[in-house]
Amino acid sequence: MERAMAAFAASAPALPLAVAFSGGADSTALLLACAQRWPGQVHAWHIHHGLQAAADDFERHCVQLCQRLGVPLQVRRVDAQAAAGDSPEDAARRARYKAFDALALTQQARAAIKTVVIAQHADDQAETVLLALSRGAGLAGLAAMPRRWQRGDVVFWRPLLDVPGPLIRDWLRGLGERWVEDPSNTDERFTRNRIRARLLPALEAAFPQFRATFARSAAHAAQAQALLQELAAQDLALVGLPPHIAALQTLSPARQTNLLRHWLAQQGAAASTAQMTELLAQIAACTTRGHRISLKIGAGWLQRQGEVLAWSDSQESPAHRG
Ligand SMILES: Nc1ncnc2c1ncn2[C@@H]1O[C@H](COP(=O)(O)OP(=O)(O)OP(=O)(O)O)[C@@H](O)[C@H]1O
Repeated sequence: MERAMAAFAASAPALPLAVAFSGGADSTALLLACAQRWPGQVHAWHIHHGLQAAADDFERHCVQLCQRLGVPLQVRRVDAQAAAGDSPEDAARRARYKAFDALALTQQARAAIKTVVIAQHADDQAETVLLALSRGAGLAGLAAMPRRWQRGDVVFWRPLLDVPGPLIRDWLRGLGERWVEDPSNTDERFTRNRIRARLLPALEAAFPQFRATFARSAAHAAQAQALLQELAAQDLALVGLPPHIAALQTLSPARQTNLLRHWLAQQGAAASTAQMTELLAQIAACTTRGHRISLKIGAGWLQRQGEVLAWSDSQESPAHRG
């Protein structure tokens, strides 16, 4: 803990900062460590997820600890209903970041907060890598969680990303501090919880260094992904916006895929592996004026429009439109 906090302090985060404080072990530890290091400069933000029965216990713990530490606490209520096919955890995470954005806006004016710290640790990072593998993710997924990122004016940090989870709990126990256990963390219907309960103990036994080595692989993936983004931006400048089909055809299939994923992401769309394979085949086959392209990609449609590709987020097949 001390080493991680010293490394974070050495990166000179803008103060005052806000701790994303759930009331669980990790963010309780992060709040205590920050309040100790930067007295009077620390705020806490708690998002009350209306869905969980335990949400009131979390809030109570947050209020009590913040009172004891003299840390100003902002509580924001969100209603994170998961849409069909969406995991409740993902819905809660999205609602949380929206709430952080809103808090950042209101709190920036009042308290000038430009730094938010989140308490994910080395076990969370290893779980994220395994979760990405379990979904067949590409480099962007394998890159897992960044240590630092920016949203608008606010810089988010994960200062505990190198600290093993069990060490954080030992540190809290050593201080005689308590936390609230999230009952949904043991629900093995969620893949992440199965990874935590079954795979991490097996990895601990087989490769005790797994946290550090997985983190290194994630960092390699993040670096490679950054290069792919740069290449995609350069290639996109080359083939034009929207992408010119003849120019696309001069690129290798791997570069076409990279460019098309980048361009589609800008439109808010993501192609499955099968859709991308089909799209590449269609582009290769597009050698005559009359060759049509009309493919379902993500929640919309990708079509040939003269010399270029066009994406529309309409649910309806272009063939059925007038
Ligand atoms: N309800 C919340 N309010 C504020 N911040 C939250 C909330 N839930 C999660 N966070 C932040 O996001 C981080 C990751 O959340 P996640 O749900 O993965 O872990 P967690 O088990 O809640 O962690 P912790 O042990 O800190 O509770 C937390 O460590 C915390 O910093």
